[in-house]
Amino acid sequence: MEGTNKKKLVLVGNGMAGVRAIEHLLKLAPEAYEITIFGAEPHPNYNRIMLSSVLAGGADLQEIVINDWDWYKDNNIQLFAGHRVTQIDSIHKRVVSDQGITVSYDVLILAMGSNPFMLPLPGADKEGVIAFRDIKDCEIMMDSSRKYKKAVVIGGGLLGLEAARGLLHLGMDVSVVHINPYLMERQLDETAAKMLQAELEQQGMKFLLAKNSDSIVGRKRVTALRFTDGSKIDADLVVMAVGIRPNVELAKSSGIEINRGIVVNDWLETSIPGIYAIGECAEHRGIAYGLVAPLYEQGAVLAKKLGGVETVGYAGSVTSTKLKVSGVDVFSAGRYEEPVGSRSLRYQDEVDGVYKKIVLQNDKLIGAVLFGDTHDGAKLFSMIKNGEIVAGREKELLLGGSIGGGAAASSDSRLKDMTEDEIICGCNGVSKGTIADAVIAKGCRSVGEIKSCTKASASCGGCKPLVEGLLRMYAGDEAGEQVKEGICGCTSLTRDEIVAEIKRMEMMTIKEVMHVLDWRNPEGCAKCRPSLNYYLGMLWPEAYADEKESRFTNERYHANIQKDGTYSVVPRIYGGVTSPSELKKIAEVAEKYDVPMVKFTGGQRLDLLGVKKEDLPRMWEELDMPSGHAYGKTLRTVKTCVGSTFCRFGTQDSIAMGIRLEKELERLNTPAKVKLAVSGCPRNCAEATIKDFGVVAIDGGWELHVGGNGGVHVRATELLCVVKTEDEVSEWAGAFLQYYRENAQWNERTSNWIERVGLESVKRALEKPEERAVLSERIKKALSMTTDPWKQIVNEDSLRKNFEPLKQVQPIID
Ligand SMILES: Cc1cc2nc3c(=O)[nH]c(=O)nc-3n(C[C@H](O)[C@H](O)[C@H](O)COP(=O)(O)OP(=O)(O)OC[C@H]3O[C@@H](n4cnc5c(N)ncnc54)[C@H](O)[C@@H]3O)c2cc1C
Ligand SMILES: NC(=O)c1ccc[n+]([C@@H]2O[C@H](COP(=O)([O-])OP(=O)(O)OC[C@H]3O[C@@H](n4cnc5c(N)ncnc54)[C@H](O)[C@@H]3O)[C@@H](O)[C@H]2O)c1
Ligand code: SF4
Ligand code: FES
Repeated sequence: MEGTNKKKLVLVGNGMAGVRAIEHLLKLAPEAYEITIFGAEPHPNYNRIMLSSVLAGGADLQEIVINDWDWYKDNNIQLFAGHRVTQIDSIHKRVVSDQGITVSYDVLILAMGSNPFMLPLPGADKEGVIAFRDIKDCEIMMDSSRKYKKAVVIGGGLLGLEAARGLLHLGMDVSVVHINPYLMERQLDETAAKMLQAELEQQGMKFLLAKNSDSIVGRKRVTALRFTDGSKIDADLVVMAVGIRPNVELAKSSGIEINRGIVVNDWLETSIPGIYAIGECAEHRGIAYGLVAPLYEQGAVLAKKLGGVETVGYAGSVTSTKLKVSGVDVFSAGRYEEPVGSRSLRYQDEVDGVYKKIVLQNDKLIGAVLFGDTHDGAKLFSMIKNGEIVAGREKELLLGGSIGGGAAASSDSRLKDMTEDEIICGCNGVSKGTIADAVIAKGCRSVGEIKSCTKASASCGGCKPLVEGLLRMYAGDEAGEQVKEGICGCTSLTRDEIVAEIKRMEMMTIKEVMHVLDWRNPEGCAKCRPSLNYYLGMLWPEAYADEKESRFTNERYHANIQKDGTYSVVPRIYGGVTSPSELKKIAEVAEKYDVPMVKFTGGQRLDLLGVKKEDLPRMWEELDMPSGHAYGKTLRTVKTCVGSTFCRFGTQDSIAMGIRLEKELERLNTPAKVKLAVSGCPRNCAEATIKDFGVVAIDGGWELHVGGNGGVHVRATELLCVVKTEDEVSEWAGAFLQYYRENAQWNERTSNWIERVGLESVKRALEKPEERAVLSERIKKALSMTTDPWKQIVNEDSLRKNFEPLKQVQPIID
């Protein structure tokens, strides 16, 4: 390299932002600079984001290297790995490393990242107290998990929760200590945070909220963490994840202007000419970013500036985050916290664990929080970034692209309008052009193939919908079949393939299915665990033991959890018909347990709202009524009208028919909730034509309607058939529901299922009496195995224990 006219460029910091800028520069001006890189870590440049995946068993250390040793050689870059730069002499334009190496520069880039903030607690220097920032920390955690049991993570932000998930995977008993009353308050509102906490608790994580750490207990090594309220928790390992601080010491000691970070202008120039700063150590317009997407944007601008390519300056970034914890979908972007002058819209489905909030100001989308269904995250984020006017489309944005297809179409047209170098995958810095190349030139035909080829969607997965959109755009019809994905990120198998394999190999447990079918994540996630639990129970009603841990909170506690953490009790009232003595009993129990509200439900039942978890078993015992199953994926209610006994228009006894159906079908496990109704004449007062199975009396018989839905996506039923007798109604109802049980995907309502498979296919399957008889036999067998869950809990001490309040913090003994 000696003797060339190249300018000398030195990069301090061999991390994500700095090396990314160099990669760009090499493309724009490959011959312009003689490049030297100093990196304090003894590794080539690696993807720090993926450390969470390494810890959680989703990747190994080799896989996360972005540029291996050869890349530096191939690009004539002199790398000093394991060298920390300790001095910048800006007068003579040279830097000095801690190992005595001096290198002069014409252009200097500072990209030293951040330091994890370590709480200055007494005892914080003990063995076993670490941060989570680099490969070394990751290795210490993996090593500790082999020797020790109890891990405590301080900080319930993104990093803390990802660390905690990884430690759980490593078999440790993990408690997260958070200073705030709810998790991830920098990204989520309280509702989303509570849902997140419930899901993580289900995975085995424990939480100590609103707790202030006081000191680290132990001799040489940590043995406990003590709090300011005097309590303490045992710990063999303490991981601090309480935020980061830009690494500014070197700049400060060299006379470069710093504030929180190294102050830079729109061209990433510091206060000293020829010295630039990018990444987490830089502060631009008052912001020091802590996510890679903005740092990559900075890198692109700096590379153009240094490569002599005309560019507008860096104007700052809107950021979005996605928690990388398998089985939990959480997304947050922009101003989620509703600033003054904004308004927000929310949607919550407690049964399916979905929560969505969008924040609007001046007809523009400025923030979003998604929990449980983050599919629209990338689309909403792009609208926030582009400042699009969204007036009139609020409902569509909140409820998702499926409504009317408008959002999906506009998202596809947005993809078309993007330039080739726009970043699609922020985590891995993959541009639209790179994905186009993977599909067109390299022949990738599925998101999985694009992931292997480009790394797009390999980290947080937030860009997956955009990658799918581009695949559709570039591969057209050819992508159709291949775009088809597995039931969740843990497998590439579809529902039908999984069910067929379970049958063929007679698999009997969730673990076995995951193992035999090569699940990517051996513990599964919140999507596949309950699906497998359902499919196994549906296929082997007699042999399969329901796995309670694979059900959602509501189904585990047999009551609906409410916004404030209390529960609701809905006893079964067949056909909505009750009696004075039953009403008295309900009133007495409601009074005795101070139930704050008693309400009639839309399905004609009585709902006792605001019940404490620990009171549930005693209330069920005293009510001595069956569970109304108002919480599960099962038969909810059979709504009835007055019918021919009292109503002058009635042609049939709708009440008797409704009660019969409810008694025959109660407790049935179904792919999604199922609602029935019976009306005594075509006036249809029981609204049977928006139910999953609706029965409407006509002169001399009954019309049977299917596939209705009165919820978010209202859908009227379609007529299945007309029958004459009550026995026939019962037979068709059983056969229809069993066919639905055996063919729908888990969590698919009858309305969506019928729309997917078509009414004609259902009619064909049920038209022959012998086929209906076989289905009826199977549903009877499934029903014969069910028991009333409330009675079971009331009678079994071991089950009752689950309702006692949790005791997590040990009181101080010394
Ligand atoms: C576990 C984990 C998970 C994360 N997940 C996500 C995620 O999902 N999404 C996301 O957007 N962001 C995530 N982040 C944040 C992201 O990794 C950082 O924003 C990003 O790495 C910052 O890049 P950087 O180049 O500024 O700093 P770094 O990648 O930290 O690189 C700085 C490098 O400079 C070196 N250095 C420091 N001082 C000197 C010196 N004086 N001389 C020589 N070398 C020096 C450091 O050792 C380091 O290697 C995560 C971070 C962690 C720790
Ligand atoms: N998925 C992702 O995007 C991802 C994952 C990991 C890390 N990161 C990034 O890495 C950086 C570091 O993450 P982080 O989670 O440490 O930072 P953070 O600042 O986002 O969160 C720190 C959390 O610790 C809590 N905290 C502060 N003091 C505490 C105390 N004394 N006791 C208990 N809790 C306390 C805070 O309330 C806050 O919620 C951030 O920039 C983050 O964005 C991103
Ligand atoms: S549906 Fe007909 S029978 Fe039933 S209450 Fe209404 S009018 Fe009477
Ligand atoms: S944006 Fe995180 S993986 Fe693509």
